[in-house]
Amino acid sequence: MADLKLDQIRKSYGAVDVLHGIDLDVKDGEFVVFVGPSGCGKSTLLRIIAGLEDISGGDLMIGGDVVNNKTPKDRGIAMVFQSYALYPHMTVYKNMAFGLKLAKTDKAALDERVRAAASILQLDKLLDRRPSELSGGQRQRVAIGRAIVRQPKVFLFDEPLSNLDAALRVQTRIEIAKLHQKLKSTIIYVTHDQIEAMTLADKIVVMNAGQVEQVGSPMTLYHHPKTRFVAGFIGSPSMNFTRVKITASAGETVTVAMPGGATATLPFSVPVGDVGKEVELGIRPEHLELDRAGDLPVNGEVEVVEKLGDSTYLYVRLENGDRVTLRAPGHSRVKIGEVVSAAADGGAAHLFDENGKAYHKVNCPAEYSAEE
Ligand SMILES: Nc1ncnc2c1ncn2[C@@H]1O[C@H](COP(=O)(O)OP(=O)(O)OP(=O)(O)O)[C@@H](O)[C@H]1O
Repeated sequence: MADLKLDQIRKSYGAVDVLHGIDLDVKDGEFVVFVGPSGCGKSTLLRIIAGLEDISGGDLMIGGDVVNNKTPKDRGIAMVFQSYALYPHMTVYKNMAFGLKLAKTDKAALDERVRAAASILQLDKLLDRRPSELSGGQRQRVAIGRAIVRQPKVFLFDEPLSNLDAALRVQTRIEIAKLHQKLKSTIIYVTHDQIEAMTLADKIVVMNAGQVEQVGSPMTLYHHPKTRFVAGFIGSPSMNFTRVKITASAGETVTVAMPGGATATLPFSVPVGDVGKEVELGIRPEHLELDRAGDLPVNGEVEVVEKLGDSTYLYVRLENGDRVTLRAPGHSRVKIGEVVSAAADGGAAHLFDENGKAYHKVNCPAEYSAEE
């Protein structure tokens, strides 16, 4: 079994605390992706799991055994780095076989494993080349192949695609997804890329300043962020936020005063004690639709237009100076300087208290929910 359990994992460098007690369960065969802003501790946590960094506190268990003091090679883990870390003077075959040779693996078994991995990764015809004779994507496949031949219990990937150009990223991302389907191995993957996280993960771990902010399926994080931080981090372009004042709470609805003075009644359960408080309202760009009425109307002047082909992003300055992003259809003809109006359903909104914690949305409509 290759399940992992992290129990109150802490890491300090001298007096600097970097990880503040991480709890996490990873099931056998699960694809888990770590995301979070630069410096939040993603790579440190991955390196701790790999055994490349000492643990300052807490326990790390793999397959039920505490492995805190085990060396990297005794943990049954293989790591694939952003930099590939291939030996330049060795052929693809030798690069892939190197770890097995060191482990004194029988020659026939070694050959079989290298050729099987090469076949999975379509490297069969490149086995005699050196890394300098390969493209970036091919080099990354060799790095993955080197991990596969070791038949690890767990694969760790540290931003494996970030050195590739856009087209190769997509192609290699799809290969990694297929690899996971085929090998059914446990994978832990660090990335900055929203699309990689959303498309590859069974479970995303959002980290913030050395702590876990929320763990959930991509759709759960997207539709039901527990905090303002997660709401702002997941989704691209980011969710729009504006400050509103709670003016009334009636069990399953809350009334808020919008920046321009208009009021909106929204399906949230808010404690009566919070009436009078200033809180934050969030709405995703794709939920603001041009030229229609709705619970949450906005009007403003278009400052920037970004045409992506399938959709167009409009960056709009509202009368009160707030800025919102809207997603319009790809064929939209809206121009810079034009005044536009748009609206969203109240059911699409998110509401966060003064500590950034999400209020509970009542009877969340299916189109804004992660329920299948
Ligand atoms: N060897 C070290 N000594 C001191 N501080 C360190 C060391 N390694 C990392 N840190 C600090 O630990 C924090 C977490 O770093 P880490 O590399 O894990 O972040 P990250 O989330 O992977 O960031 P990025 O997305 O930029 O790669 C950072 O503040 C970093 O400066």
